[in-house]
Amino acid sequence: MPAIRIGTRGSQLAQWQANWVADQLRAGGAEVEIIQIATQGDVTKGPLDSIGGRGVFTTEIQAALLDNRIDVAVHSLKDLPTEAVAGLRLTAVPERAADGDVLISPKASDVLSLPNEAIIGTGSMRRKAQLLHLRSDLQIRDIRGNLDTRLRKLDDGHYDAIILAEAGLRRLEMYERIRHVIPKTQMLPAVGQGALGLEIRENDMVSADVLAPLNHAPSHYSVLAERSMLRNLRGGCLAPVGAWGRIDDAKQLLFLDGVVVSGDGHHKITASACGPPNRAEDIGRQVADQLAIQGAERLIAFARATGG
Ligand SMILES: NCc1[nH]cc(CCC(=O)O)c1CC(=O)O
Repeated sequence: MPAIRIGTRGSQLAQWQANWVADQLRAGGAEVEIIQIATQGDVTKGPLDSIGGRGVFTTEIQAALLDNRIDVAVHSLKDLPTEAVAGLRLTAVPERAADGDVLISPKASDVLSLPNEAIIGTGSMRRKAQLLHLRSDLQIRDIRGNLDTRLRKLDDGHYDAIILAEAGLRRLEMYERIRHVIPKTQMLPAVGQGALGLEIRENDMVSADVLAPLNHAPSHYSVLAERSMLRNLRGGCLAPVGAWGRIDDAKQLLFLDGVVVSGDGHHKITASACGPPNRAEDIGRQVADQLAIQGAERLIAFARATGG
């Protein structure tokens, strides 16, 4: 059997993720090769919104998959647009370990005890809006770059705190930097946050079989619900939208919470639904419908038009 070619971005986190998948497959006896692919999101500077947003980290990798230059794309699901791409299939989602956001700050141990008018580094509209909803005094400033760069900018004193995904810090063994895991009552994560998505060509049964053991059904159903919610809201990954899907093992039910916040934090709407895990897409649509009734689309359109 020829080696399975895994395609990944070149960032430290992306490479860790690709290596993790490769190790799992090799442990199962497969031969694996890793191929690095530069994406628009890696080469362009400036806020993500200004370079087109949607799919900046994933489009080139999906093109490589369609061109048969790679067999498996390892994505951070948070960066993967929710619209289906003809010819491709999200075939497996490994177990999601950490799905939340964390506060990293030398000044405070949680959001509410940050100093008045503290300067917070984040480029995410979702994080910005939820922070401002909690604390309208906070001064949100853009920050870009990989994890190392962001942590260095914090250490250099450019910010009083930054917000990052817990998953990335854990993978790169930088968890000693985590000051506080922000509770879900204060901040809902991005759709797909903390989960990997393994994408293949739709008709590639060989890769589908090889990847099947890496799938974790509860994580897969949870992210399907989150992605269905976002797709039905037509939000896109840059909208001020948060979601949290998870499975209650004892009840065998999938729970999904969703939130949409205006860019300035003034307006916040929430919705929830639950049901059997195999109805994940319906549950996502129900939450999207409830959010839409409360005016979600207006908040999203406004945030997009004004940048906040
Ligand atoms: N867009 C950046 C991005 N994409 C995935 C992660 C972290 C890991 C994950 O959520 O899977 C990050 C960094 C961050 O938000 O702190």
